[in-house]
Amino acid sequence: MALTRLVLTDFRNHADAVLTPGSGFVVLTGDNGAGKTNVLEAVSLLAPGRGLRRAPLSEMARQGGKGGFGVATTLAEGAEIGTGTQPAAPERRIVRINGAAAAATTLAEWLTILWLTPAMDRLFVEPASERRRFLDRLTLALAPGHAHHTARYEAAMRERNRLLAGDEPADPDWLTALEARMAEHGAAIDTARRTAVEALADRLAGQPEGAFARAGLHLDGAPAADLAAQLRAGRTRDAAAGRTLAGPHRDDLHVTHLGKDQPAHLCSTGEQKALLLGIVLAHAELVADRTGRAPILLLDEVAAHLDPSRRVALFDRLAGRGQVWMTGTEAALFAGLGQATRYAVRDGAVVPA
Ligand SMILES: Nc1ncnc2c1ncn2[C@@H]1O[C@H](COP(=O)(O)OP(=O)(O)OP(=O)(O)O)[C@@H](O)[C@H]1O
Repeated sequence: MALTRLVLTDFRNHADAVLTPGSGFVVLTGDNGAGKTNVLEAVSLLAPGRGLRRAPLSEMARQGGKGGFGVATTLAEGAEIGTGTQPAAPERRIVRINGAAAAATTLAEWLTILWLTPAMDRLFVEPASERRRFLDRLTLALAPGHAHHTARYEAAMRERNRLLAGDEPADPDWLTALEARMAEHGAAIDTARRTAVEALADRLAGQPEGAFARAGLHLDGAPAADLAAQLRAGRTRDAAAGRTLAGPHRDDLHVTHLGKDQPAHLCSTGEQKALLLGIVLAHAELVADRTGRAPILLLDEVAAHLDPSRRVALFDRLAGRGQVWMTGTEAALFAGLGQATRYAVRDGAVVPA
């Protein structure tokens, strides 16, 4: 799985950038603020969801541009995928696959994209919602239908919360229908997450101690059995709380450092980064083995934060394992990489280096 061409139009500080990456390493170097992360963010929008910054779409359209933005790509397999917005509807995401309009959730059938950014350094100490999002990306790579189930589940839950918060008593039949929908999609979410966590935990446990810490993984949350009944029984409580207090949207991914037998949130900052990188690398390998297609990896400023021996270990481990996009302020960081497509990014211009 690889992008062979990427065109950014009015995306953040890129007015018109065209990249033609190879199928292996893609390196973007440039000064702070040049637009490197913006390129990775554009690639991340080729997956379901809001991309690696989770920013509002209207923020992504270039200031001084025409109002909308476009990110278009050609896959190695030949498919054409595009996403973006129109000036008249800056918060409405448009997705086109081979020329036809498509739902963003279907992007998962074409591309698996995983990312690691400096903003994720504190994933283990952040609220559970951040880890759930991370878990859902890991799960999506193994179960492309997962995005559909999470989108449906969340839509039904939003509607239920709205009904329960209304001044008028909510229609009980409508609530029952929404709760049945949440139970149906909730069960699919639960199964997909548990299957993904189990497979990844097994893989991590079976790996030798190496340059990156091994994580133990556990899904914290009640199995979604009887969710419809739980929701029905919890209507008064949820109305008082103003939100739904049971269901897979409350799950958490519990991570431990296997070598130290310690919860991840108690580990040092460097250990937490190493754990996260270890999870992402093991996951990418698992996905490649399971699906026969290595995911696209976006590693923002990851190389710069590793000591030289770990950097070499990272490059060795990723070589020949699909398209891996990496950023850094200095080209020298990537000198040991061997074959790569290299770009210099300067004030929104992306030029071959
Ligand atoms: N909608 C927008 N229109 C124009 N420019 C934007 C827009 N959104 C962000 N930018 C600009 O993009 C730049 C940041 O780009 P980016 O985060 O990709 O930098 P970077 O090369 O990754 O830098 P660093 O090395 O500091 O992480 C900033 O200068 C910011 O002002």
